[in-house]
Amino acid sequence: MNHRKIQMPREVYIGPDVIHETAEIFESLHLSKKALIITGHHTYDAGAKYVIENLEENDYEVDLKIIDDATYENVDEVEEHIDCDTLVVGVGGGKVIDVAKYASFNKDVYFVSMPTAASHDGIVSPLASIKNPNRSTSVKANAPIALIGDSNIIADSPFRLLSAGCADLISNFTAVKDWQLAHRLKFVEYSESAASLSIMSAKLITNNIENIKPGLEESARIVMKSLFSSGTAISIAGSSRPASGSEHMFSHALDKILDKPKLHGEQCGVGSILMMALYGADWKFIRDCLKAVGAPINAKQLGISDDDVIEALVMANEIRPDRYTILGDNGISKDAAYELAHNTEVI
Ligand SMILES: NC(=O)C1=CN([C@@H]2O[C@H](COP(=O)(O)OP(=O)(O)OC[C@H]3O[C@@H](n4cnc5c(N)ncnc54)[C@H](OP(=O)(O)O)[C@@H]3O)[C@@H](O)[C@H]2O)C=CC1
Ligand SMILES: O=C(CO)COP(=O)(O)O
Ligand SMILES: [Zn+2]
Repeated sequence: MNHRKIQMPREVYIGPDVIHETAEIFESLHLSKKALIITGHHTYDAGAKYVIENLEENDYEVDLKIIDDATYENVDEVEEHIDCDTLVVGVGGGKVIDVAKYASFNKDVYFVSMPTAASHDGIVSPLASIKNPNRSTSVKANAPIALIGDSNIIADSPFRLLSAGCADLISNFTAVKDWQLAHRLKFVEYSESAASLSIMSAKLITNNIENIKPGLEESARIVMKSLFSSGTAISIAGSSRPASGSEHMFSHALDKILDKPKLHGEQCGVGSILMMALYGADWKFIRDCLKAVGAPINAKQLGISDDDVIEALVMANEIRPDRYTILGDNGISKDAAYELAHNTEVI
């Protein structure tokens, strides 16, 4: 095959109280009336219980599975609840969405993405990040058949989650730089439209920074729309390249080092300050934007040690040897990592 399939959701709903229209939306899409809801302990209360209430009122058969992490064990358990006529509905943060996305892909059934937080750009992407001790980067799955993002629920979620989503988007600036570098040096496949969409998604945040505030439905809507377009850039590229470069490798390295990793977007944001400085480009702009959306800008705010930063920087290029970035083929030495982190006031 010499053409690439671009997967997109068929319908996208982002707006206040849209969660209470779940059954109506499913019916308009002619989806199965047998729904499996995947959710988390907090997101059951934040969103899933309203989805269940709405579906049961409309005569749906509803099964529920609560998960605590995006592991292969949890994917296997979820798959045991899926028949050929099950509609899988992920109501929660990134881990819940990824487990629902991957299990539905393995069982070849439809999946609906219902994020309860605007914390990451996997809400519509055809990729899932399922963790095991050897791998934390994303794997191929299917895009959701529909995205239903209730901006009131997202506005009511902890502000830290919205900040993390903004940081995941701001990190697109370094991801695209890495992609362009890899295209120039290694002739990796590059898509101008995916790269432009990724940068536009980040700019939707940085050009609207004064509108990102806690508890505001409008802020939640802006971030959701940006995450949607960033996820679409991933779909167009057929890889996470437009939204994941060396700064994400730094975050994946932290996932390995830390017993309890911090929020994905927060780690990527700090990584983006460091990698922008490695490019000799305007890292203070990245830092100012992160600060303005309330995301961490240094090790202390991230809640990790200076040594964790150095170790993650040195380990980063080993995370994904097939993805060329500013870290080059051999990565960065410990002394250079210290200089970089010190000069950018990350440590
Ligand atoms: N597939 C892809 O393309 C991408 C995947 N990712 C992946 O997504 C994950 C990160 O997602 P992220 O959302 O940051 O992390 P989590 O899914 O771990 O969510 C963080 C926390 O927020 C809670 N939460 C979510 N919504 C609400 C709410 N409305 N009210 C109260 N608490 C809430 C969750 O609750 P609970 O305990 O109930 O789950 C959880 O405790 C990573 O694993 C990352 O690799 C990131 C980017 C792209
Ligand atoms: O987090 C992502 C995009 O924001 C997905 O990236 P990875 O492919 O690095 O897991
Ligand atoms: Zn990310």
